[in-house]
Amino acid sequence: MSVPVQHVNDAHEEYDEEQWAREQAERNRPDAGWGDDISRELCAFLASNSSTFSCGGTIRIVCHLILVPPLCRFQSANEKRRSPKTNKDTNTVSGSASDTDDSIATTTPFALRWDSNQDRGRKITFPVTGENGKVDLAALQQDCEPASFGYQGKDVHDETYRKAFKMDRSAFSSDFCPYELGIVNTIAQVLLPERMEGIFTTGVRAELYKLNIYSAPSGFFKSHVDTPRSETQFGSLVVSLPCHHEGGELIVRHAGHSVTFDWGTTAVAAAGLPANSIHWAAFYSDCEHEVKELTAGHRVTLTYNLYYDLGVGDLAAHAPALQASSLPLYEKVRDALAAPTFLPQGGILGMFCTHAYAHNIGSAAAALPGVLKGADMALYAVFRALGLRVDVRAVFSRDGNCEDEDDEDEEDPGFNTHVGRRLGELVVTHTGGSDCDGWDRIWEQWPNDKLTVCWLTKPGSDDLQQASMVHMTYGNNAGIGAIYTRLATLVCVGPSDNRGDAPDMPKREQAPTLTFSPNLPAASLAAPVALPVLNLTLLSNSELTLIARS
Ligand SMILES: O=C(O)CCC(=O)C(=O)O
Ligand SMILES: [Fe+2]
Repeated sequence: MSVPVQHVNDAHEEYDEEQWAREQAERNRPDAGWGDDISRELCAFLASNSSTFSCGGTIRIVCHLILVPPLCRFQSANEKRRSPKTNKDTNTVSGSASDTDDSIATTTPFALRWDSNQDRGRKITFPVTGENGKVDLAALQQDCEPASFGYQGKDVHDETYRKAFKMDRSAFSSDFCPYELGIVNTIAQVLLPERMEGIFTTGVRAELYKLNIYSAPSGFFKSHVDTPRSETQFGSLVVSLPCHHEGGELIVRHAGHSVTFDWGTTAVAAAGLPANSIHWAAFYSDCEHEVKELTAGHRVTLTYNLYYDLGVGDLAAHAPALQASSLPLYEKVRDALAAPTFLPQGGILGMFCTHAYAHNIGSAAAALPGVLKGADMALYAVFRALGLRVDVRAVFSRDGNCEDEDDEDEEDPGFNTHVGRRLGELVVTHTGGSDCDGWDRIWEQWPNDKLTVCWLTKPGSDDLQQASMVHMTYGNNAGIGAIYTRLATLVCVGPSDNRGDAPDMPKREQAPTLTFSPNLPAASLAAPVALPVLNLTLLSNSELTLIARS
């Protein structure tokens, strides 16, 4: 198994977690594996939430690349996984990586081209080898400028703080791509905060920042924290290009812990990693880090700013890259809306979602409509692109195959659908009714509007339903019933002479996270769970937002 060349130093004395770990150890029997220093240290480290402030990896360079489909790569990497070895002399964790070890990502040599001060343009190939390589590297360094650093909002050049050369991204280009090599996806999986500014984050954007060269003797960068370029930046990525050097360790610190990435030729060999490889490290923006002094050669790096982004599954509502008019559905809907015979008086169009979404679970519902998939996403995007008001709602349709408990409604005989005002909640009510009585009272407990919806699709399989309200039933025996709803896309369409002048659909409200009805003690929330007739799987998910009403 390939493990980044790194040393982990823990300095956790000042943390409460240490105290907690000690107490845990005392409480547990020594024969249960507790009470020893290593368990205690591990325990404190995990409790400090610092186990993933940085990550890194290695990419081997081979002359001829055999392309392996990603799934096969995953399988073979797992099959061939070996136990890491600990090198007692260097205190590093390493894996052995022979040329056939496909648990290490692989790429072919790559080029970097730049605007030269001497010629019109020059090129260097990585790995840098031989005399020609040395000449190219010297030329690259000559075309770089002394590197500055940000201090109190200004760019400062001070060789007692940073001694390096840099080239701005506009002056060079390369066929090295951190996306292609899986680096960006790996960072997304390991480092990406689940939420920033209350928004769910599912993707990472790596923006190339600079090329840096640290050279022996005495190239270094003292301890610092990178300046975030925007509110969405969450970290930095450093990629070390294959070029002989010694020293220049990158040390990243966070909350009393530190990780050292040593990409020098000797350290890489000692760790059993292939020579002439690409190494990378990524870390959070609030991590202090430094580059130790170079003792030999040149350390050439590319630095990237890491931003959180919307990834696959979160694009529907904000997909500037998707042109809705490219979807086959677009023209069909546009033509329908242009036809005077289509909904001449206007109305609310409804289409049941065809994929399952946990629309009664707070956190999952909060991601809607952003996480709509397939046809559901296409519909949403097309109607929005055509300028209509669109929303996704939990619905109980009397035209669908939902149980038809309700008879005529005297006040609103045309209505065919209960449209929930909120998503992400499960109402639990003590209100009940019998087969033919009390349904109005029950429905009042679930905030909804009775609307007339022109359904364009059928409800689909029962699996797409979810309980939105649990209520009492009365009859010969008291029991518990549930109202199941489906998620649907609803679109407000104006009359044929002015499609924009759409009928009102009450706006969706924010679901409260937890509501207790004033006369319902908190403990009674547990009551429905205890009742034998209730489908327990329905309530056992702790994420469900229970809205208790009496
Ligand atoms: O080259 C490195 O390892 C880190 C460089 C760095 O910290 C920076 O450019 O801000
Ligand atoms: Fe930095």
